[in-house]
Amino acid sequence: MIEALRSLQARVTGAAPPPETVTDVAEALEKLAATLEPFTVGERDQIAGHRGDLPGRGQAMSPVLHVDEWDGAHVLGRITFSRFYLGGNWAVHGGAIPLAFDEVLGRLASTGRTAARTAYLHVNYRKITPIEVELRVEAKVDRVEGRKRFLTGALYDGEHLTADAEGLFVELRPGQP
Ligand SMILES: CCCCCCCCCCCCCC(=O)SCCNC(=O)CCNC(=O)[C@H](O)C(C)(C)COP(=O)(O)OP(=O)(O)OC[C@H]1O[C@@H](n2cnc3c(N)ncnc32)[C@H](O)[C@@H]1OP(=O)(O)O
Repeated sequence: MIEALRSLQARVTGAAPPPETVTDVAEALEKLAATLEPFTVGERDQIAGHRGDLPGRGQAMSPVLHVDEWDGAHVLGRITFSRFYLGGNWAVHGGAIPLAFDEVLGRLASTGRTAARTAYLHVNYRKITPIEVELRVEAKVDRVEGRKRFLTGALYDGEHLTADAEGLFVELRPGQP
């Protein structure tokens, strides 16, 4: 279902169909939304974002990360931004890149440790990040100071660094929302 939704996001973004097709698609989508409505559940029970066994955790908001290496200290993986993430001139939208970094660094910050939350995320845009190209993502835990975990990440198109990020993730205290 989530994979089909991802595909739909990319198709909708890239299409300029005739008006009758727009009407047909809108009706079909409204019907699908109505089909799911009776199955609305609380956050804990929803599928989206909770499928750690699937690339992308089964949510369609951020681009799928395909993991090559993952431990408590570092991540190596691949990310492809579909056309859904287009900003302009075939470049990834500037807001989608922090999304991807927050997903990777945020999960790494809590790997093998208690949960942490993003306090800040600083992103440098070094070059255009292309749409529909498999990119390499690298991330690591730089240092831990008490509750503070400092992580860095980088995104590469081949040999070219397109963006890098530095984030602070603060360990949550027991009971902290
Ligand atoms: C796979 C299936 C399972 C599901 C998995 C889900 C995975 C999800 C994956 C994706 C997940 C993605 C993750 C997400 O997207 S998390 C969502 C986005 N983030 C938030 O909403 C965070 C909102 N903010 C807060 O909750 C609090 O402010 C936090 C918890 C961050 C800290 O408030 P708290 O009251 O707890 O702590 P403190 O204020 O005593 O500060 C403690 C220390 O930190 C230092 N400090 C704090 N802020 C900053 C700052 N901005 N710059 C520099 N320093 C800062 C501060 O000076 C102090 O240092 P020191 O004086 O001790 O030296």
